[in-house]
Amino acid sequence: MIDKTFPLVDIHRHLDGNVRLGTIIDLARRFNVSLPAQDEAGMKPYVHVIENEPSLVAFLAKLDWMVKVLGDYDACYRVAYENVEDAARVGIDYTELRFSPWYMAMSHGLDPHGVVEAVAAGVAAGSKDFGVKTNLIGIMSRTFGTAQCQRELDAILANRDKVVAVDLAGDELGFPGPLYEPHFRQVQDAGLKVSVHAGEAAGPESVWHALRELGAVRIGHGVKAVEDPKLLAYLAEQGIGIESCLTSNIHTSTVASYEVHPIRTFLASGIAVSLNTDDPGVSAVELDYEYQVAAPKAGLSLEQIHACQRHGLAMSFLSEADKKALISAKQ
Ligand SMILES: O=c1[nH]cnc2c1ncn2[C@@H]1O[C@H](CO)[C@@H](O)[C@H]1O
Ligand SMILES: [Zn+2]
Repeated sequence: MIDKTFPLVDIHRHLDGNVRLGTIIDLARRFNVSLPAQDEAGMKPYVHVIENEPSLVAFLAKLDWMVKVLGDYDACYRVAYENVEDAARVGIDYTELRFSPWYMAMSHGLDPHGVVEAVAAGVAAGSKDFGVKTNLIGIMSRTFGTAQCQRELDAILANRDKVVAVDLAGDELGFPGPLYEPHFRQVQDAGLKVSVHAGEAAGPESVWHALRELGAVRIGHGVKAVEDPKLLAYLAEQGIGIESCLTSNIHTSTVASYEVHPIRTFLASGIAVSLNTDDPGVSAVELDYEYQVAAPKAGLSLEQIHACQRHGLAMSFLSEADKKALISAKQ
């Protein structure tokens, strides 16, 4: 299902949602973090989705063990480095890895500035060692409120040469977009791109707001856009890409089943849609599963799946020259 003659990209992938079970156990020992189980098999149900979670917030709690063990900057570096190794293993040519500096810093009192530096260094080393092209997206975790997001943004903007974009993630219903308008004005002023998690837990108004008030040029998930035909037309006209994460949407109970996922409607409306993993370490599936199992279950034809692969590169935050170079390298 993956077109091997074209670059494979994952542009919606949380590196702090992809920490290996073995790494969690190893780091927990090093930093004296007590875990509910001592081996990988025992930790699985606490970290992986076994049965679909009842809500986005319930799903997000599964990531907590991944950051509770981040006891120092070397741990952050390791997780970042291993993320690139994981991406290489599934044949990803280019990935935009996103992370929340405060979420990674908070359990052990780390400085979010140091976290950004460690993650950037780990990803750069991994990129070199494993031959995967990478860029970083800084996340503001909306769940911790406006003041904490400002401190998180300060750390991201202090390292603005290390990131290509800023995102807003976490509890979309409890912490809606309008709270973060002042933050995104600073992102725009810094000349960084914007992609926002919107229309996942909240409705189409959340997507409209992300586009009109937060400056989003891509939308993470965007599932609820299907409820608003005007929004579908707008996304298509303006060339706003949707970063679709099919399995994640099932695991968070955002969508009841693959079969009823709105991705077919998005494509039929002329919207650029890409296939992505979201949190591979929680969903316990990789990008090949999204292409080979999830997308066909969602009713996509081979041609549509290949179109999604092309959209992923087209809507990525790479320069046109970099996109061309990736394409030439595959042919
Ligand atoms: O699917 C998702 N929807 C919304 N927020 C998410 C999702 N996956 C992870 N995070 C959030 O991203 C930050 C870590 O990168 C955390 O805030 C986590 O809760
Ligand atoms: Zn996400």
